[in-house]
Amino acid sequence: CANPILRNTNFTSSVDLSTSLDSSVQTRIFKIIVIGDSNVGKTCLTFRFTGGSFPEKTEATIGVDFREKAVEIEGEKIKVQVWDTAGQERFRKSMVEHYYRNVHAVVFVYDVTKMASFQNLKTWIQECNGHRVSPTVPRVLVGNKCDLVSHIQVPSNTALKFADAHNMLLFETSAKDPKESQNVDSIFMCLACRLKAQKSLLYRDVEREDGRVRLSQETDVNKSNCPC
Ligand SMILES: Nc1nc2c(ncn2[C@@H]2O[C@H](COP(=O)(O)OP(=O)(O)OP(=O)(O)O)[C@@H](O)[C@H]2O)c(=O)[nH]1
Ligand SMILES: [Mg+2]
Repeated sequence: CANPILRNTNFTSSVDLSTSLDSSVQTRIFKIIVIGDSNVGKTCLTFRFTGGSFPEKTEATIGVDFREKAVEIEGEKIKVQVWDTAGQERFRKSMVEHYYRNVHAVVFVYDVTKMASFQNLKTWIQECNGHRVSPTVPRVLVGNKCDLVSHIQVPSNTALKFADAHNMLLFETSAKDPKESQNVDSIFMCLACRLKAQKSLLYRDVEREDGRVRLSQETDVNKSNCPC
């Protein structure tokens, strides 16, 4: 691997995309990045979606961990490739360009028990915009750690206003609470569903780079028929 801090800790399936591309050229891969302050629970959320459980112990993500989950939407098999990014500046600075390159959707995460993580969303959105991510790339907002009911600092209506102002859907959930697992799944499934509806997201300019695959995209949100 050319970059020593690009780690692959895929839990559910092989992430050898060059192999999967050869054997199944028709499988679309949706790259979804998960962004936000350190400690908000990005790793736990992505683990919950791809692995179906809450990790007992996590360490600060270094660079990126990417995980995949194969899903089926309206009869089409799709690979959701989730990029669990590092929240700490020192662990992410050399990777930022990779995060945003050819991204299909963005998940912004804050911690409902930590107001600073909500206030910092502005900075994360600025970073995203600064990397020429098209406004047609769907974005969602996730307030995590809702199980810590007595510690909530970010009121739902404040978060909702912010989400509306930035044209994002809001999910308030918990990676920890097993009763919320469907809600966590729906974050990623909703995005996959929207991306699937963007019929022009095709297999163009497939390139290989460091063993990974890049897909370029043309999008037309007006054609979206996503139920959410
Ligand atoms: N109570 C509760 N704790 C959570 C939840 N999600 C994550 N945590 C805890 O929050 C801490 C940080 O979780 P991570 O998923 O590692 O945070 P991160 O956003 O990936 O952090 P970086 O990798 O440094 O960017 C860990 O101690 C988790 O156990 C949740 O939904 N509820
Ligand atoms: Mg992490």
